[in-house]
Amino acid sequence: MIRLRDVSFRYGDGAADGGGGASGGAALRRISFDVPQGGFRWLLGPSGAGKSSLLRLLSLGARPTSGGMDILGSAIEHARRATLARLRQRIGIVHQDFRLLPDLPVFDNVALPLRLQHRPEDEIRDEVEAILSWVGLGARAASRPPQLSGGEQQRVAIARAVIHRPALILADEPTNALDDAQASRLMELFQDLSGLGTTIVVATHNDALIRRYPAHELELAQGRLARDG
Ligand SMILES: Nc1ncnc2c1ncn2[C@@H]1O[C@H](COP(=O)(O)OP(=O)(O)OP(=O)(O)O)[C@@H](O)[C@H]1O
Repeated sequence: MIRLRDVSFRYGDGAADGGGGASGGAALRRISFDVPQGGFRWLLGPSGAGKSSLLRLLSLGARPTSGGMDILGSAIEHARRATLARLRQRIGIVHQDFRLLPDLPVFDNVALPLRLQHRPEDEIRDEVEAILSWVGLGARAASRPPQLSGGEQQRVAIARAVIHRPALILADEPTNALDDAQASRLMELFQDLSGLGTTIVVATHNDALIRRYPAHELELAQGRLARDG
């Protein structure tokens, strides 16, 4: 479950990490919306509208500058670091730029969320082999990310985001390096997971995909929520 009330965010303020110093305007302005558990939302808006910034807040990569935010039932403005760390383990993220660890084989990149949960290695091996085979990369487990194409890297990032069956999946342009068939398979996976109770927010510019898979839309314009429906 996600609940935002009057959330604003400005880079370079307080707890915001990765900020670009004291920048001008707020990246997000007084955003309020709810997503129920198992809800699916497209996150839309032109470049610079604030989609990645909103995903950064939802993924607990930064705290709002002001406003209230509940993620998976926890009030983030009051949460301790240990609570945030525990919540992060229940979130799967597909970053726009993949953020794979270049020196680790594909297998270990995908295994990471399970290792953080201290799952037994034989279980990890079975789970990683299954998900790599599902994304069509069963033969690339020993490769390192820089040896893969952009689309292959994106599929590794998707595998890593879903392998631990997170309660919340956040994906920033998860189909931009995929072909149409792969993008459709991903959407079918998201629909199945949403049906099983996973909350999912997907930022995209892929109009064809949105038309093919119509769903509730959150649209940002210049940092404000312009549409919720
Ligand atoms: N690390 C940063 N430091 C300072 N300002 C930033 C940073 N990242 C983004 N911004 C600013 O925040 C605003 C929103 O950017 P954001 O990346 O969230 O938009 P977006 O909708 O995801 O765009 P795109 O579709 O191009 O990815 C922009 O004005 C941008 O310049």
